[in-house]
Amino acid sequence: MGMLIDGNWESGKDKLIDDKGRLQRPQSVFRHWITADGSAGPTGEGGFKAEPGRYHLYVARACPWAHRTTIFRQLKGLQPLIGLSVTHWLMADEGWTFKDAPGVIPDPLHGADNLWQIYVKSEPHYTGRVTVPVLWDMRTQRIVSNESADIIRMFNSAFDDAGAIEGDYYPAPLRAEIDAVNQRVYDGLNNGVYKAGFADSQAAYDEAVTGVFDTLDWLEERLSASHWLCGDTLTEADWRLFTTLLRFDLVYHGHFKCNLRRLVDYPALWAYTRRLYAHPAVAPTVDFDHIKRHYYQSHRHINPTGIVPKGPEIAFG
Ligand SMILES: N[C@@H](CCC(=O)N[C@@H](CS)C(=O)NCC(=O)O)C(=O)O
Repeated sequence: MGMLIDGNWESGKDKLIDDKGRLQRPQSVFRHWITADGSAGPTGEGGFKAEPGRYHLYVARACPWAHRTTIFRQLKGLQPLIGLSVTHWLMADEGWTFKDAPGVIPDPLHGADNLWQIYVKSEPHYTGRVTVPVLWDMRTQRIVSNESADIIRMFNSAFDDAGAIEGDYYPAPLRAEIDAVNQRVYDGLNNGVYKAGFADSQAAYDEAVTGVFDTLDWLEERLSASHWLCGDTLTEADWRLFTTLLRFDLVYHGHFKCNLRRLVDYPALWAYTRRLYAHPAVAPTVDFDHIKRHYYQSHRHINPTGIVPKGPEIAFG
């Protein structure tokens, strides 16, 4: 791993673990919003109007946070409006790169070799982590946002009069419920698996893994009684959960030691994951090879040999 310090890439820097061995995920830094008319969004500055061909999205197929954004790009039919680049699966000393490999889509705008170069183009003295996803504005030559939770909200509605297809995954009457579910799923599961996997002490791991399975148990109960997380309406909350569930048995169960139970051991959750997987927006966004290689080869402090396990065999389809 590494990070940018005053615009310079420094490999080996890792400030994510606190003195109790717990992962502390930093807040995203770029928090502007694309809006239909260019007015300011909930955070950041205005001036980012929804216009076809103006924005570009950088993702890693492995990353569950970035995966939300590519699903929303598909759901809303934004592929012709917003360009896409895909990094190499390996995140090592140089951070995310665009090294040539199957599934990689290079950077057409700057010909960047590394994702950090895009951060520096936006912010020459940037200090902080270089994460995916990144939403880039070609007009102002700046990063609009590197926060997936915000990017999916923009994609959900900002382009509705600029060529997006129909669909509202954050409908007003359900917002309070969606927000509450999101919070619990984020703390216990989306981020919980990372807290378990990156824990540097037994106590930190124990706490995190307990939270992971408490959350899965709670979700199993909820989904035994309802089709989607918020009743009969498929919402943002489902998609935010899905990208973690998809990776659960493949990497979190083994690599992150979340192994009390497997996802396939939860009948309602497993059926729900397969229902979401069957949605036509999903297939173009999934690369199992990138997912497995990324986790097992990038986190050498957890898996020093970098060996990628053959299994498990999972029938999503
Ligand atoms: N809050 C961010 C988190 C994104 C994130 O942590 N992405 C990971 C990949 S899964 C990353 O790029 N990590 C690189 C690093 O921390 O140096 C979001 O949801 O957009």
